[in-house]
This record gives sequence, C-alpha cells and structure tokens, in this order.
Amino acid sequence: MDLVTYGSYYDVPEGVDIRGRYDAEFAKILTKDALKFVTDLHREFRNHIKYALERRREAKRRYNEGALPGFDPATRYIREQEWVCAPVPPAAADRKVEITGPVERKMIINALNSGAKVFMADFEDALSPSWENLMRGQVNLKDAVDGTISFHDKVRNRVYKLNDQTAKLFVRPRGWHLPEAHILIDGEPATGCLVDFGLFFYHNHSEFRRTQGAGFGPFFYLPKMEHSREAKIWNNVFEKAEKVAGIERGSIRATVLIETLPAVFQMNEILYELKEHSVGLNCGRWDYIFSYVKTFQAHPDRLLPDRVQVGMTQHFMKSYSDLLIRTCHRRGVHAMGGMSAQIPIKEDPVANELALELVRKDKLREVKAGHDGTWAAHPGLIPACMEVFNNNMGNAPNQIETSKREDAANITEQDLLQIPRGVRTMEGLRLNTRVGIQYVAAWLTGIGSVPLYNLMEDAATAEISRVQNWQWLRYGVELNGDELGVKVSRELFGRVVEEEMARIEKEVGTEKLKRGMYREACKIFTSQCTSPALDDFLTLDAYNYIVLHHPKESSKL
Ligand SMILES: CC(=O)SCCNC(=O)CCNC(=O)[C@H](O)C(C)(C)COP(=O)(O)OP(=O)(O)OC[C@H]1O[C@@H](n2cnc3c(N)ncnc32)[C@H](O)[C@@H]1OP(=O)(O)O
Ligand SMILES: O=CC(=O)O
Ligand SMILES: [Mg+2]
Repeated sequence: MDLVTYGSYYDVPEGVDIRGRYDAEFAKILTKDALKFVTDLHREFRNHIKYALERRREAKRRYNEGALPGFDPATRYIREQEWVCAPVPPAAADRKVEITGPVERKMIINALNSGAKVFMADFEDALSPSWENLMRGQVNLKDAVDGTISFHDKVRNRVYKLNDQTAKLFVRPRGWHLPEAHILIDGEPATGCLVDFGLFFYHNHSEFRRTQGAGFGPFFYLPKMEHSREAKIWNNVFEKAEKVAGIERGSIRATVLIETLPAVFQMNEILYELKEHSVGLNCGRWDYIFSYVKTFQAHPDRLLPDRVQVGMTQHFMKSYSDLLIRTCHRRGVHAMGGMSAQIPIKEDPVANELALELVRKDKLREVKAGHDGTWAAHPGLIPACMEVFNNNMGNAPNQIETSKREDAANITEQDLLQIPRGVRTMEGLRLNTRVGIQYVAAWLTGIGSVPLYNLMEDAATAEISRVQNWQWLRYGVELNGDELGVKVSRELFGRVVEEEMARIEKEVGTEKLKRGMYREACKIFTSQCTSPALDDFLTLDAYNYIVLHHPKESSKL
C-alpha cells in the first residue's frame, strides 16, 4: 500500500471529512485553519444557498408553465434611482483585454505572461472539477500570487517562469449549484464555490493586496447567477471574509457574469447588492445562449436556429450587451465584453487570418458599443484584441465616463427576449452531437476546455449543444434550413449519434477512441439529450463520473 496516499491524512476541524486523495502539496492548502474558514462560510450560508436554489426551481416551474422572465416591479426603485458603486480600485481600472483559462500550471504562467491586462483563472467553464484539478489549481495559484511559480516541460526541456510584468489575477469559482463531493461538512458535500473562493482567499489575500491589488483585492469573477438574492449571498460572504481577515470592507472586488436570461433583468439589482464590492458586469455570451434555451425549454415557439447562427448581432444578444453597458456605466463600473470562439489555426495561415479577422470584428463591435474590455481564449489573440481596444480607446483605461449609452435606456423586455433569426439544419444537429460528445469525453478525463474544429469549446458552449438537441428532439422540430422537411426524432438522432461516433473515430483514430472516454461520453450526452425532463446542468450528472473517494481514514474526524 502506498504510504503517502493511505498512511497520511489531512488534519481537519470538527465535522469535516476529506474524501479526496492525500497529497503533501494539497495538505499545504487544506490546512486546519483554511478548512475552518471554508467550513464557517459553508455553515453560515448553506441555508441561504439552498433557499436561492429552491427559488431557481420555482422560477423554472413558472417559465415552464408559460411565464416569461422580465423586470421585477418590486425593485423598480433600484433601477430608477440614481446611485453608483464604490469607486473602481486603480489596480483594476484598465482591463482592456483579459485572457481566461483553467488553473493548470503551465497555462497560468503563459496567461500571466501573455500581455493581457488581466488573467481570469478559471475553476468554472474551463475546468473539469476533479479533486486533482481543483487542489493542484489552488497550489498553482498560491505559487503564482507568491511569484514563485515555475514549470519544467521535460519533453521540450523548457522552463516556464513569470515575467517582470504580469497580468492582474481574477479568480472564477464554480457556480452555486455545484457541490464539492470530496469535502464533507457535517455529513454533506461542501458548496463548491465556497471551497474555491475560501481556499484561494484564505491563502492569498494578504500577498495579493500587497503585490497586485495596491491595497485592494483579491479580485473575482462570479458565474451563472440568476437573481440578485444570489449576489447578496456573495456580498455577505465577502463581508464575512473581510472581517475574519481583518481587512477593510470593500477590499474584495468582483465582476458578475450576466450569463443567464433571468439575470439580464436583474443587472441593476445585482450591482446594488454588491455596491461596495463590484467591479462591473461581463457578457458571458455562451452561457447566456444556453440559458435562453433552458429558460424557454417548454416554449416551442422560441426555438433557436443552429448554434453557429446565434451571434452577438442577433437582436436579443445586441440588446443584452447594450443594456449591460448602459447599466454598468450609469453605476460607475466596467462593462466587460465576452469571448469569441475563434482560436489561432496553426497549420493554415489563410484560415488563421480569417479567424483573426472574425475576432477583430467582434472586438471592434464591442469597443465601439462601449465595452471597457474583452475576453481572449488564447495568448495568440492578445495582440489583435489589444490593438482594436487601444486604437479605439487611446490611452484611457476604460470608457466608464465617456460612453454612457443613454440610447440603450429604452431597451424593453421584448428586445431582450426577441427570438433569434435563422434556420435549423441537419449539420447543426450533427455538429452539436459530435462537439458535445467530444467535449464530455475530454471533461471526463480532466480537461475542461478543448480546441474542436478550430473553435474553443468549454462547459458553456457544450451546454448549448446539449440543450438545443434536447429541445429539437422534445418538439420533433423540422430542420427547416435543409428544405427536405426532415423532422428531428429519436430514430433520426440515434442514427446521427452512430454516424457522428464513426466520424469521431475516423478523426481521432481507433486507438484514441478506445483509450479515451468517448463511449461513456456518448452515453451521457445521448441520455441527456433524450431524457424526458431537461437536466439543469450537464456537469451535475457528469460530476458523478469524476468523483473519486479515497478511504475514510484519509482525514481525521
Ligand atoms: C464560455 C467561457 O466561459 S470562456 C472562458 C473559459 N474558457 C477558456 O478559458 C478557454 C481557454 N483557452 C484554452 O483552454 C485553450 O486556448 C484552447 C483549449 C481553446 C486551445 O488550446 P490548444 O489548442 O492546446 O492551444 P495551443 O496548442 O495553440 O497552445 C499554444 C500555447 O498557448 C498556450 N495557451 C493556449 N491557450 C491558453 C490560455 N487560455 N491561457 C494560457 N496559455 C494558453 C498553451 O499552453 C501553449 O503553450 P506552449 O506553447 O508554451 O506549450
Ligand atoms: O463564461 C462565459 C460564457 O460565455 O459563458
Ligand atoms: Mg459561462
């Protein structure tokens, strides 16, 4: 028996049980005091979180019965009154280009050295939340904040180290819905995002504020919220963390992703709840599209066209981005843009230039609309994105005061809900299927963001594929772009799955297909697309496949 794995254990506070593998490096993160901090957060907020998630289910029931999301009359005063968020900390003023990526060691170094203003280190869409990934991610981030991170690529004999000038670090914990099954608190799984936030905050707040935040920080991104009551919980978490750490209220700052359809009607309310802790909102376009389908899962009159046709120039997407800019600038904070799916295409210069041109066009639209910065998926895109923002913003760090977008004040519920134009095709169904299966296969082996067909794919983009297939199957929709009158049925889908699996095998090779998790992924993806009720999240079900419990004695109770 491996003594390190089975003979050692984590020293834990009362009521805590660690079921994840023991590792001496992880133990430096999972100290008794750090675990106590996370446990206190979990105990104080668990009922608030359960209540918020129950309210999500209640809203879903209403939408499924035909209701539409909209502005809440009860909080009209928040939308109409004039108020602003706390001033933006100087360390977070210039966010023209932000690179994102999973908390993988080499990628963290590359992202921090990329020339971007900010690096958003991701425990969410881009990360498969296995115990190993999460704990290694915490170790890596601590080394990054300490400035000691390095990586030796033995194959290429290349050593990676931080440059003198690095991007500012923001961290994105998981969403409220994801449990952390390897840490039990009072017999129940810990709340995933409180583990991510709590461990990072505990170990890094002091060094981050000293070296990166100029007295502020740490900085966070908050994903997938649906209502301002969820932002209020985060605000209370931040206040508690600040109190425990003995740092000033308002030190921690966060940007909220507006990436669910219900949240677009809550942007003022979300900023209001986080007034002291906000540094803006971000257009999380991919989850937003996923959420549009999910919210309208029982509305066959609101079907989306093929995924590739749902871009930012569709009226509902443009309205969302314009209203977000207006709301943020009225409240004195950043309005961040989103992620183009294109990534560099190494082996084909012509295709690469076309991809870059699409990215430039998307960024130009964002900066001209008034966004203060944008996201890039890959270091190779930073110069092009930076050039567009610099050319259009000059030396100004942001456009908060200069692009008020008063014209967007009259955007209505109808604008935000308008059904996107376009057609559904057999190729759309096929692409959803082969991308969805390949993404899940990668996720099951611990990889949360992948290049597929020259595009970035992560949990959010895969969700679009899944829910769109589900909805087309559920309503037996006609593939109206093919002019053949074919309707989506279980039989047709079964055939598509078989043929796409054959295509995947051809593309990746029989050996890789056998060694990989493609068959399991196919089973999970297919069953989610055909289940009678739509699962809320692909990753909730798939999580069961990556939970790896170690013997009970791995922690001391
Ligand atoms: C919807 C949303 O939530 S968007 C935000 C979440 N998604 C993401 O963050 C996606 C981030 N991007 C990525 O994960 C990757 O760029 C992918 C998977 C899309 C493409 O990956 P690959 O094809 O392996 O990239 P590629 O081989 O071109 O990488 C070249 C180099 O750039 C590095 N690199 C690529 N993307 C990143 C990144 N986002 N951050 C840091 N380094 C990166 C690679 O590590 C590699 O470094 P090396 O030359 O030193 O070995
Ligand atoms: O998190 C970002 C998104 O687009 O989803
Ligand atoms: Mg997202």
